[in-house]
Amino acid sequence: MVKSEKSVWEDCLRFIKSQVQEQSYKTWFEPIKPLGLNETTITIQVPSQFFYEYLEEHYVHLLRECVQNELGPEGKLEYSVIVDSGSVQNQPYMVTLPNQNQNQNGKSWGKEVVEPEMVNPFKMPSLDKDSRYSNLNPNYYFDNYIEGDCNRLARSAGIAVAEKPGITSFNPLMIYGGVGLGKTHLVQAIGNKVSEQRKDNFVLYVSSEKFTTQFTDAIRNNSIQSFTNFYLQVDTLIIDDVQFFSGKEKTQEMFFHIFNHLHQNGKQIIMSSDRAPRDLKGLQDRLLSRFKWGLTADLQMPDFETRMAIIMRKMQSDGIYIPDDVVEYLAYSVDTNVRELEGVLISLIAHATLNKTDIDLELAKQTLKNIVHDIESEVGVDYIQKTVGEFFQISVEDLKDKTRKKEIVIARQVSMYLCKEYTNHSLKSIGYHFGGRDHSTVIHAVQSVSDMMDVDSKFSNSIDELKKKMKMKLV
Ligand SMILES: Nc1ncnc2c1ncn2[C@@H]1O[C@H](COP(=O)(O)OP(=O)(O)OP(=O)(O)O)[C@@H](O)[C@H]1O
Repeated sequence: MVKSEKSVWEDCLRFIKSQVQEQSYKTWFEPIKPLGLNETTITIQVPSQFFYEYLEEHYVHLLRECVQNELGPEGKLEYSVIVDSGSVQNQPYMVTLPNQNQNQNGKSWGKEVVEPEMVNPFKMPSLDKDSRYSNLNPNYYFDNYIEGDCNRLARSAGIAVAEKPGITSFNPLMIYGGVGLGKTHLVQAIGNKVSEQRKDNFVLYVSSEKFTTQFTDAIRNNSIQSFTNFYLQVDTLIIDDVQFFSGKEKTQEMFFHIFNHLHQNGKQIIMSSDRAPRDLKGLQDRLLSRFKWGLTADLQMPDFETRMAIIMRKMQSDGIYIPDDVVEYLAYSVDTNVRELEGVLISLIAHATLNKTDIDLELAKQTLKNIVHDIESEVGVDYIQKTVGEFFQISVEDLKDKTRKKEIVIARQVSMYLCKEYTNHSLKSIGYHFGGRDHSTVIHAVQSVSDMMDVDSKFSNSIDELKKKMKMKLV
């Protein structure tokens, strides 16, 4: 007798229930709905992207086991993710769970389930349109790439390039910036927009690491010709993390060749790097000079308002509500990079979901305490305020208060100065920890302390003593 998706899923649930704790079962498996069954593939609906990612991260083996118990060794699972209506992705999001470990590229849109990993670019027997794959992640697009001063130039150049690939003077377009600041997101958003608007434009996203491996494999397999042919067909080439080419002479030569050919033929090249071209060591000058032909734009850490907007956008797309004071607290506290900000958010939601509690300021503080390095073991704002308070015999409350008494103002300025020296907090975040003062007050405090140290040796000795305490805490 042919089983329905409902009965297959019920059997899966029975197995899952015997393997996981009751609470996890209720949280992560009860909300799932079976949608359809097609020979060896069962489709289930999950409430959000976050939910899907959580299942994939924590229960992929269990899911595979139960699906294969039910549907045989070929058994597969497809997710349909409910996407928020605010995004451009208004169709169900289908993801295939392959039979081996989950790979990021197994994701695709709508019913057309593509498994890019199955296309081996060096064997490339046929290079017709059907064998083209882009490696683009559909989750990266412009609408969910929040604009701020930190990325305005790069973002607008990206949009211009995406609208007219190969035609603007931004060719190549080189995006650089520190870890987790959104380089991959931006370059992939460009690729997705080009693909969306020009179906016949062959867009290819590849990391420099993957390009290098493909190239060395091609040498080993005697298939350089197909490797080159493949790349020469690309219309929009996106190469991520070009700093990885550093010191790899042969790979650079190959890339130089491909770059020239594509550029001469009016094809678009987009690159990203973790540093500015002038700081890229171990790259041939001729390659570096080409990187500078078009436009180079940097990404900075988003400011407070942009971080707030990023958090809110992320919450909106996960269908999760977080109170304003928590959003504000997170945006103030995590000012290292966007990936870290997202990591804190995910932990926070996971804590709340698993413990079945609401997300509030207290939970956010607890979660952050476990993650953000600046607390307790290292010098953090709390430690500085406590140490300076004891030194000047002033309470921490006074340091945060509005009091304009001279000795308190000085102690407050010293604390701000030390926060600037010893923590990763931005000026805005430092001001926030001192009763919500703005960044110009912090700049003024830092300047006043430096000036006073120049003219008052007693004051300067006090600061040195405080600095010693900070250093002792750091070792
Ligand atoms: N302006 C932004 N708006 C929304 N999300 C962002 C923004 N900037 C970064 N992100 C998110 O932050 C995360 C890290 O970004 P991404 O992976 O693109 O960084 P990266 O600079 O390529 O990092 P790495 O140097 O490690 O390769 C991603 O999930 C991305 O979507």
